[in-house]
Amino acid sequence: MGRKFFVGGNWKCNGTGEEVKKIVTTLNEAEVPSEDVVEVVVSPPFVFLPLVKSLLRSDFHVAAQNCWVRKGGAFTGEISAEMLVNLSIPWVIHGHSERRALLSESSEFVGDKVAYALSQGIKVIACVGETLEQRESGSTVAVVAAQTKAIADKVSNWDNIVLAYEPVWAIGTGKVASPAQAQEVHCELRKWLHKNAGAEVAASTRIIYGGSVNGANCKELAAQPDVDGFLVGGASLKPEFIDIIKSATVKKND
Ligand SMILES: O=C(CO)COP(=O)(O)O
Repeated sequence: MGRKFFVGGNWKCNGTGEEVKKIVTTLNEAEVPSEDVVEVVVSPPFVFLPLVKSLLRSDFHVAAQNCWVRKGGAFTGEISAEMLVNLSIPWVIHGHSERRALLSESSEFVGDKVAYALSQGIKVIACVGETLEQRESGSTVAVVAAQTKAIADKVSNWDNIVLAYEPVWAIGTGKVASPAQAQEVHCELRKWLHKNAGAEVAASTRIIYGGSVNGANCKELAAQPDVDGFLVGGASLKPEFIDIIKSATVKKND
């Protein structure tokens, strides 16, 4: 089965060239578990992708934060999957709640984007997650299942997808999901995959958690059986990202 621990750093719309170089230097100098134990992927803004790719240690990888839903062309302001391939960018993030909420990306659109990126050979970190209102009304599982279904409807092979559970109320708020809350939703997502995509997909797909993960709370979250890693926002810009990468060893020891 072997779900390798996955730690993604989503830098969002942050950083100057100088700041980016500083973060990369910190990452390059860090002593972390080997690539056999943890897969590390950082996602700078588009304009810094070539710079980060050229400077970053070879055991860490880069992701774009978005790409266009179909082949490139007359789509002002967009970046195509073909361009990412051209730059040898192996990963892309799709379905982030900030894009769903602020740019009105529907679940169907996200499904199409995931499918197109995969068709071009790009691996996808696909995000799902409920709002506070949805959680309080008891519809968390229904919401994340519907978002996952919109992806599953367009995709038959899950080998190159990492599913990120990111409750909207935990993103950038400092309000982290408790380990039990994260485990519960991850377990439900795995059950959903089992029922709808098969036992093998459920057993092998990594389901990572995102939302106010930091150096202090990562170990307890990582210890949950269905938490296969993290997608980190704010803390991925700071040296504590190294501690989060190291939390992969929690899995190694059990
Ligand atoms: O949105 C996130 C990662 O994609 C999480 O952001 P924070 O870690 O800043 O809460």
